[in-house]
Amino acid sequence: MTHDFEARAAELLDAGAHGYFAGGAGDELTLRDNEASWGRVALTPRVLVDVAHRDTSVTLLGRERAHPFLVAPTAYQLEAHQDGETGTARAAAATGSIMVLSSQTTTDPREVAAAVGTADRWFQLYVYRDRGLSHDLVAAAREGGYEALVITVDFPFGGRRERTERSGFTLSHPPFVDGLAGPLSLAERHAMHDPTLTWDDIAAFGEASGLPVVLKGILHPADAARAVDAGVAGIVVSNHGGRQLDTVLSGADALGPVVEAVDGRIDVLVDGGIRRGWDAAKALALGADAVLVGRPVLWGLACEGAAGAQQALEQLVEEFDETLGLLGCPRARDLDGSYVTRRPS
Ligand SMILES: Cc1cc2nc3c(=O)[nH]c(=O)nc-3n(C[C@H](O)[C@H](O)[C@H](O)COP(=O)(O)O)c2cc1C
Ligand SMILES: CC(C)CC(=O)C(=O)O
Repeated sequence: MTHDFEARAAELLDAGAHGYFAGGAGDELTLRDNEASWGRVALTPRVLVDVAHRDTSVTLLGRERAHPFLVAPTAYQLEAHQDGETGTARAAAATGSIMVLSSQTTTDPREVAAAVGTADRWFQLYVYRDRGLSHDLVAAAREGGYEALVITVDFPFGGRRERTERSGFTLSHPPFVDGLAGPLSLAERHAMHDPTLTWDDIAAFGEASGLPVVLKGILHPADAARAVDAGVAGIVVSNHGGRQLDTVLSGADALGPVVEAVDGRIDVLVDGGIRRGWDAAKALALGADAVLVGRPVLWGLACEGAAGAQQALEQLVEEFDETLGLLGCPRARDLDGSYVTRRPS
């Protein structure tokens, strides 16, 4: 069970690594609200619908996918377990989930790719002050056959992460970029990010990579509309797992207005606090095309390596399938606003 993994990971990991993975920014109000806000959306089932056969598939970036779950990009996975990013990629491949590999991977993107053959994989890009470094990452991703570039746009610099500061977390496995940039402290790592990044820079990375671009970290409907104008293939409605600016809107609460602004013109994904299959059903009912899951996969990885990450993903997919049945909506593609309502407070 994913909640069991979460509790066990807290015991297994040393305090520094656990604080880094679990923590959020500031007083962690947004971190907590990410989970709580899915609870404020109530499901409204229909009955006497034939749900003997259910279809969890969705279409994303023009391709049919078995279900709507992606593995969110999370840094430093070798700090969670020796299986690291390769283990997560194997878990994603075994469950038909798209793995999004972080720019701060502790395993070479090409090595991760080689472990999973033709399985779907996307690459998350941080744009660094040293643009050459980011272009080198893109080149490694291209060599590794990654199919989309997820550019994270909510990280001009690191948020105020007091848990991580207090614990004095240090890395024992050098990230892949260190081979390109040299060894750095966590604070120096945050300072690598380019705070001058603007809309004008996005197209260059799309063109240089030849890959479809997805912008990750959008909360405002006006930015969502701007992303459509910028010609990207999709956006991820995200507050970075509550790790950047505390008290910002949760993904669940930001989603509706963003979906309205995008009006079906590009794909909309959402993350933050998705812990159960029914949370994903709510996201799709509110207009998302797919969801990303961060910490639940990390907890599975920390406890049991690739097998644990796989179990976490399998549980989410199973719960999603059951939700379609109990909701009286056997096809994921048919989920719409009629299946959800705001829970009366
Ligand atoms: C430990 C950790 C590391 C992360 N590293 C990255 C990263 O390297 N790049 C990125 O775009 N997002 C990163 N994120 C944010 C996730 O991709 C995602 O937005 C968030 O974790 C989703 O929320 P959830 O953990 O509640 O599912 C990280 C999140 C966590 C918890
Ligand atoms: C090193 C960080 C930039 C990785 C990250 O995105 C995070 O910790 O949230």
